[in-house]
Amino acid sequence: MTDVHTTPESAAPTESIPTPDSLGLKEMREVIRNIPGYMSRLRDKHGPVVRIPMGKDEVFLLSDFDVVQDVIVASSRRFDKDTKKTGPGPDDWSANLETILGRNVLGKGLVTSVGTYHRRQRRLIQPVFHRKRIAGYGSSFAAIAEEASEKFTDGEKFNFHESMYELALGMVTRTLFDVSLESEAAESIRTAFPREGGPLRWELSPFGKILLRLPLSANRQLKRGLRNIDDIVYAMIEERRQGSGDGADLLSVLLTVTDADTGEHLTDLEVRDEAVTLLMAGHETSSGALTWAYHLLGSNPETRERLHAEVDEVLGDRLPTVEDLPDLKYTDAVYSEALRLYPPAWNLVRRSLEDYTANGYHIPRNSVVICSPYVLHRDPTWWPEPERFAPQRFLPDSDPSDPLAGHAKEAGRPRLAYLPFGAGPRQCIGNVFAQMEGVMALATLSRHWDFEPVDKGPVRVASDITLQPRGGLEMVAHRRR
Ligand code: HEM
Repeated sequence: MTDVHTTPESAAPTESIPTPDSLGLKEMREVIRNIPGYMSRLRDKHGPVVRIPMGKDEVFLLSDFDVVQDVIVASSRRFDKDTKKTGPGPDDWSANLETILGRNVLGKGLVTSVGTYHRRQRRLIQPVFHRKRIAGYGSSFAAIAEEASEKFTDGEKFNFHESMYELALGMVTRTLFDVSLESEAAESIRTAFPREGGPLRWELSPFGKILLRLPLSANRQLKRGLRNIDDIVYAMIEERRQGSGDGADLLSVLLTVTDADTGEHLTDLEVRDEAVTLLMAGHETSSGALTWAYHLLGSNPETRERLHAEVDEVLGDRLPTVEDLPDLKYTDAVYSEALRLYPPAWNLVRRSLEDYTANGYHIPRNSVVICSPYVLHRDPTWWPEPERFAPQRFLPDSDPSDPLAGHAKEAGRPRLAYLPFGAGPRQCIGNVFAQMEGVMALATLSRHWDFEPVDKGPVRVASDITLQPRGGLEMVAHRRR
């Protein structure tokens, strides 16, 4: 029974929280191969609150849905994203995360700002992501997926993850800046950030601070890349301010945002930070989601056939439009189920600003708490056969004889049993964008192509910031029609 309301006085001491034994060599190897899987096993073995020894920080994995709901939504003001405790505090107007992402890349954009500043920016920017506006980008989503589709060669082995990275980057550069993948802007983004490893990841490692100070080529690449991105974004802001463009891209819309209380617009620096944030938040997650979706489809031929049948029936010989989305129910379910099994933003990490009680245990102030969509999405209480890829979970009217059919939509489930986009005040602002582009990309690519995984074994997982297949994912493209 969840006990989120226990007063701190009556809570069991932190020392009594189940804690895993220190890792042997075998477990260490397992952890390195798949950290999310290890965390899931910690929940299975130790229950909904696990204390994870991690350097000098107190770190807790919280996996009770009501507690998660409380941390992420109801009591979100008692928690903060500034897990390194480096920022000036949650109510400091100028607060942002003192990480390399916060300091050097995203600035005070939505992902890395905190406290009152974040709340104001979120309030101003939320309307930019209105469903109607995002629906206006539907034809771009389909056209870009079609461009990607034209690049595959029948029978050819290729790095599928790389293709999805390009596709997702294309979607976000087109909608944000109205430029193509061949543009200087896209090239700068492509080359600014070393993909696996590199400065943005080092920070998460114990030697990160040292590595970041060394005169390494990856550090120089990041510095140069950021300078290029800044030049390009500021030039585009200036162009928009001069009135060029049709005003439909997200950058133009950001420039029109007005604070109803003060009449103020966002400054160039604020627009820069939000634009770079959307660029970054919007392509790595989506490319991971599509890659995992096709990885799962690759070993589930029946699901693939059903997806192809729906796409053929709904679309025939044309590209999808936003109006097709209500009919692409199975495609939508495939994407949703891929996001369940491999949620790209696999950890929601917070710092407790005050003492807290979770399931009757005392969590001290300044602890790091992790609510992991990856772990929660595999809770067998709410996800029967959790490891099975079964899109029908999201289809209430599919097959009455199938116990998995529609269960994800049944009444009475915890609200956060499914949270690939997070929840509460920090919920993904791009959730509608992401679901729409994902379903349209799946439908468009699957019109012509079937993808066969080269390696049928388990995929190694890279899980530092987002969940990605480590080293990419090789597939062979087979033309369907
Ligand atoms: C499948 C794709 C995506 C997934 C799974 C995803 C997931 C998430 C999650 C879980 C969060 C909350 C993190 C937290 O609470 O700590 C988040 C935040 C955010 N996402 Fe996404 N995202 C996706 C795509 C996008 C896209 C396409 C955009 C923009 C175009 C975007 C922009 C953002 C921004 C700006 C935030 C920060 C919101 C805030 O704190 O106010 N995301 N995303």
